[in-house]
Amino acid sequence: MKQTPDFTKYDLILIHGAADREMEIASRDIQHKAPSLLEAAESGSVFLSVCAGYQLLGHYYKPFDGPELKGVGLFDMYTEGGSTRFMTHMALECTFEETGTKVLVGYENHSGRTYLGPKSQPLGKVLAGWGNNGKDGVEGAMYKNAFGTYTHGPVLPKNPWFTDLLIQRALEHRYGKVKLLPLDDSTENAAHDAAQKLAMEFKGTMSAIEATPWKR
Ligand SMILES: NC(=O)CC[C@H](N)C(=O)O
Repeated sequence: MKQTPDFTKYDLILIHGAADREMEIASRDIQHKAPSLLEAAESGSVFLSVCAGYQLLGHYYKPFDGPELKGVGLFDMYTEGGSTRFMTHMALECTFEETGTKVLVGYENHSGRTYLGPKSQPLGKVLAGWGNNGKDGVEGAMYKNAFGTYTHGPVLPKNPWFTDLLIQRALEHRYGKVKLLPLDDSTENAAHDAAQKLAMEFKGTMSAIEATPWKR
């Protein structure tokens, strides 16, 4: 707490999700880490931030009925909690130079509605699910090699193409251009395809339950 490593020395930084109570503590602590996190993002370190971690990399997260929690401002975006939770299987269409157009799958579970500003690009286009806010048809955010997303469920093993992209970019951050040798991804790809099928089956029948009330 109240300390920071030098994040520019890291090639791959993972920031996970959490409930609002933990986010309040993390929001205070992350202010000490913000300058180094911003420097690392500028230098091309790879970030994967999921759900609460994604929200805290924006300008702020305001829980439904709760106080505004300051973020890092790495992504040009803000998040405001709604009275319902978005919980469903999700599929996105993403395009990267290295991979071409691919489908990212996962499970979303959030009450926050995220709105991107002009300096953030979305991670993908929603094929099924709610995405950033249930309205604008996009999901996640990107800035340089920093990625934010609501897809947990879990995002890395179910999307081997995306995991490889993060590993490749992290290695390139340290060593320059690299090419990964192919591994047998058949089990992971079967999990991916099963998740994509579920997302498509749930499309249009998504449920949103009530948000948990704010309490300290
Ligand atoms: N699963 C999460 O990390 C979600 C937490 C988040 N604050 C929300 O929108 O509900």
